[in-house]
Amino acid sequence: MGENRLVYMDHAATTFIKQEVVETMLPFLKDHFGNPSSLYSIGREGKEAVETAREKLAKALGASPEEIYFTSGGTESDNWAVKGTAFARRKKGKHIITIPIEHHAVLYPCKYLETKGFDVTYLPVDEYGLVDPAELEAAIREDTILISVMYANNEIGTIEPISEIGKVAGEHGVPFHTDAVQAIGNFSLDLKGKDRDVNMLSLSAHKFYGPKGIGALYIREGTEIDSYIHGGAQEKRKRAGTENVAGIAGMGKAIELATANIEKHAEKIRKMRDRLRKGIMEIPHCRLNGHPEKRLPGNLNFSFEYIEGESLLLMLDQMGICSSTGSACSSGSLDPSHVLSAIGVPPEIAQGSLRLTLGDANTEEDVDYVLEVLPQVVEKLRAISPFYKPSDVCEK
Ligand SMILES: Cc1ncc(COP(=O)(O)O)c(C=O)c1O
Ligand code: FES
Repeated sequence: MGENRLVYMDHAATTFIKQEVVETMLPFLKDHFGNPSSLYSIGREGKEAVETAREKLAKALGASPEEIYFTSGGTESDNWAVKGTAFARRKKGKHIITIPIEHHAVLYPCKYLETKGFDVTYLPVDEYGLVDPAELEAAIREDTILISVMYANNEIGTIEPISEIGKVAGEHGVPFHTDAVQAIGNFSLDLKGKDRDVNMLSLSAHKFYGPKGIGALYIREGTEIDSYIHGGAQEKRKRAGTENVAGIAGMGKAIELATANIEKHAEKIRKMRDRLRKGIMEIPHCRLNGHPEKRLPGNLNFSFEYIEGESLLLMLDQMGICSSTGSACSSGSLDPSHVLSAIGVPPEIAQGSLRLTLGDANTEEDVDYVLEVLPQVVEKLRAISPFYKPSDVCEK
């Protein structure tokens, strides 16, 4: 069992690139290599590809093409939204509200801004990772210049009440940024409709079957924000640098595919995920982290008591299962996940966490395989744990 099999259950870390996306990108890596700012035809072809992709993104988000700015990915988009807004609005105030379970691409810019005289409230979330919009409203001050709350969490999958948060922000005239990196392809967004209170939104192509190193920031018209990268006149002088034409073209195709059949796609993933969840919950001393229902369709995050997550991960890898203990970017760190700490998971239990994120690479056979392998691996690791007594009571 095992050796030749590959079960990829880490779609929250990154996704494979769809064939249609690769095909859309290839001409711009080969023949159409011109600089989109050049006036001759191979440059114009690049420019056209960039603008076509911008239109596709706008259509998928319910935005106008002029409100889409290409970046190098989710991290840059988050940095730009947070720092760009803070610096543009510093005369109006110095207070920012965010939550402690944000991705580090939001949290660390906030920490940096604290060193520059800004004041940041890290609004506590509940045991599932949810923000209470009433508490958020109570935290708004006269000098609040930005609210940044993610659409859905990358580790525990919890979906935040974005409409309510946006409404509160809008009523108080505070710009609202949301990191929607994990949400695209799982939810329909409508920035002119139900999501009209969002002022800025980050996305990243490699989470929806597009290439890595390309993303976008949606900036609602009229939002006060400083330019982020200074140099050439690209992206209306707001984000300088020769465009990543192939990446942009690929992202355009990827978002078109990701939003074509959103409901059907999410339902298929959710069904597989729920069967996996049910089977895993039968393992003793296992608890689900994150909200039981308000979670991303592909996300599962468990803590297995008496086990060390890294060992679990390595043993699963030997069996051909790709998973993670938390976020991919923090996997080199031995600190317990900041997300699990913030929702009150004790450090010794957080150590035994496993994130499985399902997506288009998975089949029902993959679920069967994980359900066959995981209980055995957990049992093996517990058998060598000095702390484990099989008679212990199971905590669900
Ligand atoms: C919620 C969230 N925000 C931001 C990022 C960073 O995106 P990128 O890898 O494109 O820089 C990620 C990627 O893991 C993410 O999950
Ligand atoms: S890849 Fe998800 S946290 Fe970085």
